[in-house]
Amino acid sequence: MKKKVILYRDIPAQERQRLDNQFDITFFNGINEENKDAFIAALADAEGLIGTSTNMSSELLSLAPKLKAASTISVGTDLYDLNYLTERSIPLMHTPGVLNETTADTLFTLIMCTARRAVELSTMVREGRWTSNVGEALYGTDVHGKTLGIIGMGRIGYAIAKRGHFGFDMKIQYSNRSRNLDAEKDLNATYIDIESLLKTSDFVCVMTPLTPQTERLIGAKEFAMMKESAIFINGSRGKVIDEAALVEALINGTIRAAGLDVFEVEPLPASSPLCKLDNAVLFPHIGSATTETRLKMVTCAVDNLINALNGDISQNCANKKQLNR
Ligand SMILES: NC(=O)c1ccc[n+]([C@@H]2O[C@H](COP(=O)([O-])OP(=O)(O)OC[C@H]3O[C@@H](n4cnc5c(N)ncnc54)[C@H](O)[C@@H]3O)[C@@H](O)[C@H]2O)c1
Ligand SMILES: O=C(O)[C@H](O)CO
Repeated sequence: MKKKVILYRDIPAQERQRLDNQFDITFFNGINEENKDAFIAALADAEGLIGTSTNMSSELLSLAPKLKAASTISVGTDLYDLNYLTERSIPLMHTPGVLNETTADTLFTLIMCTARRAVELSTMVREGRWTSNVGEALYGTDVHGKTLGIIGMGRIGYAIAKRGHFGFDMKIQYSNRSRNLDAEKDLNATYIDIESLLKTSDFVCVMTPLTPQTERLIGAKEFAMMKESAIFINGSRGKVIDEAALVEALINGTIRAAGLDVFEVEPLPASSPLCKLDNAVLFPHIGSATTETRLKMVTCAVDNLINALNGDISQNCANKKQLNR
C-alpha cells in the first residue's frame, strides 16, 4: 500500500506525477478557512507532508499521529515547530542552496531600487509628475564603492556579498554566528560585531533565519545606531525586525530608506504605514520567485520527501543533528 501524503501547495505537473507514482496524495491548494477541516481530517492518516506557506504549529502537527517526515518547499524552516518535530523523531526536509543566486539577485534589486529611488521615480513618470529635469531633491545615492554590511553571512549572504564585491567594488563587512572564511578569502570580507557593523555600513542587509535568537534582532536601538544616510534591506523574515520601529526610523529620517521582501504579517495589509512611505521599497516575498528556481525548489522538496520516507535524511534535513541520525 502506498503511504498517505498531504500535498498542501500546487506544484508543476511533472513533479506532482513523481509524487503520485510513490504516494497516495491528498491535495490542498493552500490551507484556508474553507478547507481547514478537510486538511485536519487528512492529517489523521498522513505519513508525509509537503508544501509551503502554512504555519505548521505543534497543535496542528499533533493531529498527525502517523507522520514520519515533512518536506517544506523553502529553505526557511520557521513555519514548522522544529523542536516538536524533533521530539517526535520526525525529520524536517528543506531546500538549501538551489535558491541562493536568485534570492541574492532579488536582494540586490532591493539595494539598487532603494539607492536610486527607482520605484518612487518610476511612479512619478507614470503619474505624469515628470515636468522638469530631476533636481537634487530627487537624486539617489551611489551603490558602487560603498560599505555593505551583511548580518547573516550564510549561503545567501555570501551570494549577495559576491555581487557587491565583484560587481560594485563594495567593501564587505559581516556579522554572523561564526566566521565565514570563504567570504573573508574570496570577497575580502571583514568579520565585525553587529554594533560596529550597524554604525559603519552604508547598506545593512539582514539574511539570518528566524529563530528565537534572531526575533526582533533589529529594533529602535539598532536603527538609531545606523548612519542617517544608511539604507536597510531585509530579505530574511519580517519578525527579525521590529517593523513599527522601522516605520518610525523611516519617517523621522533616522535612516535614509528601506528595501523589504518580508514582513511581520504577509501578505502585507494595504493599510500598513509602510505603504505610505516613498522611502520604502516593498516586494511581496519574491526572493526565490523565478520560474527556474521555484521548479528547482519543488524538485528538491519532492526528492527530499521520497528520500526521507525511505529512511534517508543524509541530504537537506534541517533537524538532522538534533535527531542524531
Ligand atoms: N526572501 C526570501 O524569499 C527568502 C529566500 C530564501 C531564504 N530566506 C530566508 O533567509 C534565511 C537564510 O537562508 P540561508 O540559506 O542563507 O541560510 P544559512 O543557514 O546558510 O545562513 C544563515 C546565516 O545566519 C547566521 N545567523 C544566525 N543567527 C544569527 C545572528 N543572531 N546574528 C548573525 N548571524 C546569524 C548563521 O550563522 C548563518 O551563517 C532563511 O532561513 C530564510 O528565512 C528568504
Ligand atoms: O525560505 C525560503 O525558501 C523563501 O522565503 C521562500 O519561501
